[in-house]
Amino acid sequence: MNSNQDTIYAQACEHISDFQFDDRVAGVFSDMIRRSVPGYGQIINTLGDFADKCVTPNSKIYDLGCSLGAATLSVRRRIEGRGCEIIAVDNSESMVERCKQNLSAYVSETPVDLICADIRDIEIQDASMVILNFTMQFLAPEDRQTLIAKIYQGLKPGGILVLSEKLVFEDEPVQHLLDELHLDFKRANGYSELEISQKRSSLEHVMKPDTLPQHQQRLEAQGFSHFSVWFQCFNFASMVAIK
Ligand SMILES: C[S@@+](CC[C@H](N)C(=O)[O-])C[C@H]1O[C@@H](n2cnc3c(N)ncnc32)[C@H](O)[C@@H]1O
Ligand SMILES: O=C(O)C(=O)C[C@]1(C(=O)O)C=C[C@@H](O)C=C1
Repeated sequence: MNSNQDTIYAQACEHISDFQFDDRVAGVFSDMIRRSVPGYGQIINTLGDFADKCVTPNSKIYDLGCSLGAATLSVRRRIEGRGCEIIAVDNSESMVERCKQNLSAYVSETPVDLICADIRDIEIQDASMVILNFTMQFLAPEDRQTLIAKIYQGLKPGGILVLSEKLVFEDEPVQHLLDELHLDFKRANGYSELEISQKRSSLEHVMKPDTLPQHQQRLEAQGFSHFSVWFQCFNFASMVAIK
């Protein structure tokens, strides 16, 4: 996977435009997400462990908002020989183009159907695993329940949804403390105060994180009766829900 350094917000801009997964972001995304999301590498690796345990023969795996294909690659190498198909979806052409190249760099007998589309428009069926790795936070809040409903309906009994998201907290001191620790993580990874504040402005209208209780309620309202947070570092968490 490419390792171009993210310097997108390094120069002062007069007007900060809304964050987009365009060609510039796609070109540095691997570096950006690793330096921005604590635990990202561990979450990607562990998606493979979940797949090994939960993916059933001849079922489908959906990677929704697949970006450069990191989650798909982690899962694919753990499910060879099971007759499965992975459906990887992203609506950024630049991401999909690069994802295609990344996937083709490894030999595999598991087909990946890589689709450039809005995840709100695709069908989900016969799934034993659905992955939303830091994608739902970019969907309009009013569209999230419908997406979860579609995922629930498309999962086989015993199938899993792995949902990773940035979180916000109703408790103000907790929000402040975990946010500060996240900013320190970014500083330690070489981002300047300017980069941090300009990126924050660009994400403000685009990325709308929920609280953990909001996630849990949304999943339970849909019928998921087994739910746990399996990873959390500061204000980033990954959850698993079992049908
Ligand atoms: C933070 S990235 C996801 C990272 C990726 N899952 C990973 O693990 O490396 C969010 C991705 O979701 C995609 N995305 C956002 N909204 C989408 C939508 N409505 N339909 C399809 N893809 C979407 C973006 O283009 C972007 O590539
Ligand atoms: O919250 C931040 O500061 C982030 O940069 C987070 C985040 C994410 O959670 O997806 C936002 C945009 C990029 O995709 C990479 C990381």
